[in-house]
Amino acid sequence: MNASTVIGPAAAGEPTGTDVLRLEDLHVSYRTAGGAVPAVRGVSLALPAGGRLGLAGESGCGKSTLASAVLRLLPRSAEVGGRILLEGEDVREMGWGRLRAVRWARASIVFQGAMHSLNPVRRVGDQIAEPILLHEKVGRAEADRRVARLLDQVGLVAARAGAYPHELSGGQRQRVVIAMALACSPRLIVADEPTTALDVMIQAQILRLIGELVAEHGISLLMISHDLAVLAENCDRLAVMYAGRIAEEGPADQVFAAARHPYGRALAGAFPRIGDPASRHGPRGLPGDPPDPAHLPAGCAFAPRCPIAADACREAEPPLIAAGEQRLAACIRMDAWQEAK
Ligand SMILES: Nc1ncnc2c1ncn2[C@@H]1O[C@H](COP(=O)(O)OP(=O)(O)OP(=O)(O)O)[C@@H](O)[C@H]1O
Repeated sequence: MNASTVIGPAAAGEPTGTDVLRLEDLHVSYRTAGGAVPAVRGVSLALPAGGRLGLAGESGCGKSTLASAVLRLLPRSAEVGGRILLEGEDVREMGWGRLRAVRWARASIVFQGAMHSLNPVRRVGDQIAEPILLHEKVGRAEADRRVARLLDQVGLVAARAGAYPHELSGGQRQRVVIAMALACSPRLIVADEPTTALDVMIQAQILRLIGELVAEHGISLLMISHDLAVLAENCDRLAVMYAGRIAEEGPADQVFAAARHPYGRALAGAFPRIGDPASRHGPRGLPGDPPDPAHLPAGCAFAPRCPIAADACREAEPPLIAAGEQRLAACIRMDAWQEAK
């Protein structure tokens, strides 16, 4: 087995029958006038029933592309390879009718910036009711009762059903979007930077709300953020993505406290200071930006920013290999890391 093809519990040989989401060697490449942009390059992840998986990485690492691929929301210019299994069924092989039935009812997605997900000229209650009326054989009165219950679950009073999106605060709008995501009791919620547009206090409330609701309803969660600390608080496993690949994966507390990959360390804010502090930006102590996927460096894509890179790192891309109990990392220098600390 190629070490880059299967990670997560699947790599440890655990049964896969319970996985709500399973990505197998997912590739996504955008066709552009300037050539192919390989945004996701061979990602495999397994999310068991009730599991909460956090996916971290800086802007441009491919997180949103991966999230959109799960529900086939990518633009036409995207070419997809590999398998995307939702409760064992390959999303890529579904016809449009099947896909419509699956969206909301079995998997729903919460994007950043609720304004993009809500129709500005429709009352929010009607918008929450829509997936219920579409997917379930219930009448308007029952749908309205469900809307009131959902609003209550996300901390809004039932009377808010009559409001238009612009009459609500940013946090309230995001609560409405979460109510929509929950409306048909899906097995999976994908939350892509769900709180980016909100202020810090509200962010914490919304993330806690998502965490509580998925736990209460036994929903699996794929939560995406550039902030490893936020994910560590709300997820049980973490995957760190860099330049379209998984750099590291493992139990959330362990990855956050002691990442095995230097990029994971940097995202956790525990990177040693390197380079000129004045030129630092992005994760603490980490200069520069992720590479342009259309022009990846030879070898490990992280090598140009890595303080422990050796010549061998610039020769071949490191495979994702075992890095402790239930942990994987794609770094041939992970043992040297302890010395470099
Ligand atoms: N429609 C597109 N056409 C061409 N390239 C794209 C397209 N969408 C995304 N990309 C490129 O694919 C790469 C991954 O982008 P993606 O948005 O998935 O990353 P991300 O980690 O989610 O970042 P962000 O948090 O900024 O959304 C980036 O280099 C981006 O420029």
